[in-house]
Amino acid sequence: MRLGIFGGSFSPVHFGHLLLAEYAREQLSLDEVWFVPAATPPHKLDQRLASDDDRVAMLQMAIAGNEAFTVCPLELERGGVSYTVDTLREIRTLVPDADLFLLIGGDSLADFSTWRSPDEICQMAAPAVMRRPGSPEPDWSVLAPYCSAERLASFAGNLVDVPGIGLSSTEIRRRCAAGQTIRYQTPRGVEMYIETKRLFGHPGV
Ligand SMILES: Nc1ncnc2c1ncn2[C@@H]1O[C@H](COP(=O)(O)OP(=O)(O)OP(=O)(O)O)[C@@H](O)[C@H]1O
Ligand SMILES: O=C(O)c1ccc[n+]([C@@H]2O[C@H](COP(=O)([O-])O)[C@@H](O)[C@H]2O)c1
Repeated sequence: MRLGIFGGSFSPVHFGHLLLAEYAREQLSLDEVWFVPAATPPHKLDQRLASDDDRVAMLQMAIAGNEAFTVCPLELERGGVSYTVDTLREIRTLVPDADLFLLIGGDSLADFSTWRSPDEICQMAAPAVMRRPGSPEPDWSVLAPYCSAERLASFAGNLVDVPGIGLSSTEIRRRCAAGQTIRYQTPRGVEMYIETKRLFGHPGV
């Protein structure tokens, strides 16, 4: 099985995430994509996220109907700071025969050297990178210190060609707090969930 692992805060999930995951599924011939909401993302220790239950509920709504997509609760169940290396170790135990692809945005690739155990991550999973508007063009050479030249070359085909999408969870949260529309930035069900539960300072309907 070819399995895509897509980690994030998903606070909230937006169409950028969904489009990226779908293009990655198609271009990398992935059998499944697991969305892995972080308990506490390592680089966002001071950021308040929506609750675990709310983020999972929004993700479930967003991926409904796509048989290849699943929400994986491993990091929420483990709790604490969500290091990707720990998650990949667990996934390797669960599905030892799967070829793992780690789906990350171009901004995440740029700071990959600050992640915990980047060498072990590169051994366990092949990074697959998606361009992000406003972020530098993905530069695979940041991975060079962590894997052999041969393995690095094998990642070159994993640049997912996806239309640039400027959406971000930060902007959705900012718009909610300002009482501005978030329509067409996230699936309608997620938008209504945010409104009904008054997440992110949304004034409600
Ligand atoms: N519009 C986008 N284009 C490319 N990659 C994206 C986009 N949005 C998110 N990603 C990638 O998806 C992964 C998970 O992102 P995350 O859940 O943190 O969303 P975010 O929109 O970046 O959130 P925030 O604005 O809170 O930082 C990261 O690897 C990030 O780079
Ligand atoms: O393992 C790490 O050191 C590490 C450092 C930064 C980010 N990550 C993971 O990358 C994913 C996206 O992170 P973020 O900060 O863009 O929400 C999420 O799954 C994080 O757990 C992981």
